[in-house]
Amino acid sequence: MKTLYLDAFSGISGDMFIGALLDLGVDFDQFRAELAKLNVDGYQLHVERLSKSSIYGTRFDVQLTHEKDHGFIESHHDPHHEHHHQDAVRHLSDIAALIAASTLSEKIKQQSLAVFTEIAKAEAAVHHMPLEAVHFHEVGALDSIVDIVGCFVALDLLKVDEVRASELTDGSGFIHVAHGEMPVPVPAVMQMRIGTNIPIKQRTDIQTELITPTGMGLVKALVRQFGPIPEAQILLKSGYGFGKRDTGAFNALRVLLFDEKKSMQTVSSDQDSVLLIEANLDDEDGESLGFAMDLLLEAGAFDVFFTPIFMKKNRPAIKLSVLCAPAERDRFASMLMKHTRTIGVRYQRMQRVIMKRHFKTVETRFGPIRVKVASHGDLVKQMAEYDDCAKAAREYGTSLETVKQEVNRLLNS
Ligand SMILES: O=C([S-])c1cc(C(=O)S)c[n+]([C@@H]2O[C@H](COP(=O)(O)O)[C@@H](O)[C@H]2O)c1
Ligand code: NI
Repeated sequence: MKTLYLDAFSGISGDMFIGALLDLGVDFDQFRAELAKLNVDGYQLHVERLSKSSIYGTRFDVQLTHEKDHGFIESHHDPHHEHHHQDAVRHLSDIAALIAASTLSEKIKQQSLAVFTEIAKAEAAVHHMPLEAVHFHEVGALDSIVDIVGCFVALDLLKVDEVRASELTDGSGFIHVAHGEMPVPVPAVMQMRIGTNIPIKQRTDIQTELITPTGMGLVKALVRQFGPIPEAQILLKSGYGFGKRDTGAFNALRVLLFDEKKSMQTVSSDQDSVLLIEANLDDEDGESLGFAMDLLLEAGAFDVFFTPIFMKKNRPAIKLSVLCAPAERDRFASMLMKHTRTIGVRYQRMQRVIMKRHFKTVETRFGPIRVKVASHGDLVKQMAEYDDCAKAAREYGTSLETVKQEVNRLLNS
């Protein structure tokens, strides 16, 4: 289960988000090829790796064939504003049609449209106009379409399961857009915050915008949990996506990619509790059971197992048992109901006595192999990690047992 953490100490925009994801290692050619499924032209992607404060990161930019006009969405209802030229405009319905007509995956289509709808609703509320009347300048809209769809494409390529974030930092003061001055956080961002618990901290020493409406729309669609950097998960990579504004400070979005592989976590307590969620299934086919087990394990269940049982009406059946963290009850209960035919689940919290554990790496003639070290009082057990041993056995064309024996020999020497 992969978790992406957004460390938004300098706010967030669409460009910063994509830059950071590319910096994490999303393949740019694959990214470009996926985006091409949108079937729109008039833009070029620009990506550059550079350093700020001696920290390397990525700047991503959508360069439009026609110069971007101004602002994001404009209202024809604004009596003080004149259009300088007859730009074609795109309403939310046009953007929905464009996304629907693309060959992007259904998931990416839905996610992207949700963000556009969120932003359009905020603009409609701020500028006091019906949602259908909100319209996007054709060129400005293209920038946003690429940013929004691009974020979901990159997240999909990274196989991210869950997005978490720090509190978001914004600047203060005012910015100038076509309509005049706008207070920071800008009105669309403030509007999107209504009814949510999205935390926004303001830096009074930065007199400009750090959170754009696109950035806020993406956060609102993606992030379900705000808080500090995850402590217990394994950090795989970090990336930096630079912002365009000169804020006088380090203007980047930092993203951290974590793997919540429970078996690889350091455990420093000898007691914990787990939740056992179960369902008796008497009308499930084998393929669905296998598929559900795969999904539950991928989603971070500690274990998933089947027990053959006999139920009422002489029906042979299967009991599906899931062990997970107590806080994950709703997520796994929903998954059981979604991926099996059960119409309810039962659960119980269980206390466990467990050995404290940490990992160390042993350098062997088959390469580095991680070893789990478990202890309880005077008792110490050391176990070579199966995944590492299996990988080494394949690479060196030897048996699993030979690799394990080599690790044990080194541990005991
Ligand atoms: O032009 C309009 S109406 C406009 C409205 C708002 C509101 O908050 S309302 C904000 N902006 C600013 O335009 C740029 C573009 O935003 P993206 O999300 O497309 O990057 C940004 O500075 C907004 O704050 C314009
Ligand atoms: Ni606006």
